[in-house]
Amino acid sequence: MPDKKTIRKEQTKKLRALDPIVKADNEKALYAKLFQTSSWQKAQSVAVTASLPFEVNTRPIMEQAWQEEKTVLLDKIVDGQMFFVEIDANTPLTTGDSFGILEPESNHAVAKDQIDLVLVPGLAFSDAGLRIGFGGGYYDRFLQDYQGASVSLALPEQRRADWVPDQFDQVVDQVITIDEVD
Ligand SMILES: Nc1nc2c(c(=O)[nH]1)N(C=O)[C@@H](CNc1ccc(C(=O)N[C@@H](CCC(=O)O)C(=O)O)cc1)CN2
Ligand SMILES: Nc1ncnc2c1ncn2[C@@H]1O[C@H](COP(=O)(O)OP(=O)(O)OP(=O)(O)O)[C@@H](O)[C@H]1O
Repeated sequence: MPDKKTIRKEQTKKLRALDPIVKADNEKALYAKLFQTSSWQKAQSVAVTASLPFEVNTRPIMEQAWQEEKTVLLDKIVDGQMFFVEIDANTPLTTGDSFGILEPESNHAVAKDQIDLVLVPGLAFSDAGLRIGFGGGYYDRFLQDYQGASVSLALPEQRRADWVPDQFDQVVDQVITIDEVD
């Protein structure tokens, strides 16, 4: 089986090569499914990442959350620690040190127990909720003592399970996928 590093490379390449129209179509289907879940509907606060161009675009998710008067929280990494900061549509975002991911300037961390739903990013997801991210281990550490709901959105190209999980790998509660016809 390929190691995680190989999978990261393969997945990044695959995702970068997606046809933007097909990707946008698939994203729309994933959003629709997400907004129908009870985790979404029950959540008063939703924690997200600012997506990179090859990831599932998270902006429409933020917009929908604001429309439903949910609190949107965005991740930030300081000194190797990830935390979440409340943002609104006008909060200025700047690129941190990591891959040019946008982050809020504020370091005002929201307590973990105030987060109802976290949308967990990743490059690959198994149906069982195992994931491969960028390799920082941020979400493995975050999810370890997190009590709220966790959901990942997986494009068809992100679905695979051909790796050996590490002992510290955490699973997400739910991986949302698109119904595909073979
Ligand atoms: N959009 C998005 N935001 C996210 C994540 C994600 O997957 N997607 N993350 C999911 O966990 C966290 C960031 N994950 C990271 C994982 C590793 C490195 C990292 O190793 N950076 C190195 C090398 C950078 C490079 O090669 O360019 C460094 O900073 O030195 C950075 C961020 C939080 N924010
Ligand atoms: N609970 C933990 N405590 C300490 N270190 C951890 C823990 N979980 C993961 N790590 C460290 O994080 C590193 C990266 O883990 P992994 O390769 O699973 O990252 P990832 O899930 O792809 O990344 P991310 O969660 O940032 O998206 C591992 O090498 C491991 O040392």
